[in-house]
Amino acid sequence: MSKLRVAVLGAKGRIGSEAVRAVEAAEDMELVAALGSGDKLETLVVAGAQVAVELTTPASVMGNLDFCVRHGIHGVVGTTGWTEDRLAQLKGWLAQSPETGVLIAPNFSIGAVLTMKFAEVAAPYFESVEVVELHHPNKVDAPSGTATRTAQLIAAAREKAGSVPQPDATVTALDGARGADVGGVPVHAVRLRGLLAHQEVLLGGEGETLTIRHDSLHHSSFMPGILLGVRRVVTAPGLTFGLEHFLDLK
Ligand SMILES: NC(=O)c1ccc[n+]([C@@H]2O[C@H](COP(=O)([O-])OP(=O)(O)OC[C@H]3O[C@@H](n4cnc5c(N)ncnc54)[C@H](O)[C@@H]3O)[C@@H](O)[C@H]2O)c1
Ligand SMILES: O=C(O)C1=N[C@H](C(=O)O)CCC1
Repeated sequence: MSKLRVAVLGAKGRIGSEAVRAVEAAEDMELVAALGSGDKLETLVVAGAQVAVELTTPASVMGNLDFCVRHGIHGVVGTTGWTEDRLAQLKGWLAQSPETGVLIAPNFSIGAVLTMKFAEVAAPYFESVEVVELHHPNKVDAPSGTATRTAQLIAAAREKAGSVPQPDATVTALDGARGADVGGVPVHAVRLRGLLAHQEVLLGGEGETLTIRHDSLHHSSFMPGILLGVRRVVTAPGLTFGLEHFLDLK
């Protein structure tokens, strides 16, 4: 069987360098390009890349995906910064290239995907829910893509269940003290040397609390999800948002 021809964009970065090693070690994949900032995207075409693993920055990801989709190169995207406008633009590009697939995974680690799922299930059963994400201080975006997605899933689950707004008597607060508001769910971002990627979902009801916590302790935690994404995206045209769809968790 022929090997999947894979490129990594952001190959010198924290997660990109780990992804380069993971693709090189995968028996069913061949690493055909490893691009860093300033490298020419045409290299992907010359190298015959079938899938580009996109692990760059919110400032670079759209240009890279525009190029990939126009050239029929599937995308496995871990880069953050996704807004409704950006998603709509990407869907427009994919509509022009109907055989191309792009997976955007706010988080590739199985524990984080399960955290999101568990939070979505639990949210309607508690009056209060807040998300705390904790990351290394070199992270350029806040809140994390994972926390934003978690809060969106919680908000949607609560709306579907007809939950009332959360209790909160705050009348005066310093800016930021109650976190960012994502669909009515407060999201708090901690940046701390020594950490990698961590998240707590705090749920509270009368006389009880439930805490769902996940810790990524090493970038290796994201690699099985990236490799799964590469294997599955080639037969999944259009946009897939969330690794859970390739884990049959939905
Ligand atoms: N989805 C997940 O599971 C997951 C896990 C970890 C990190 N991330 C995300 O991945 C992204 C990268 O994180 P990081 O910690 O590795 O950051 P990083 O700063 O260490 O790496 C980013 C790399 O991309 C390079 N780059 C920038 N523009 C480029 C371009 N146009 N072409 C090629 N390379 C380019 C930079 O030079 C840098 O080496 C962030 O958005 C982060 O949030 C996602
Ligand atoms: O280290 C990062 O940066 C991470 N980014 C993703 C996010 O913003 O959710 C995933 C976790 C690690």
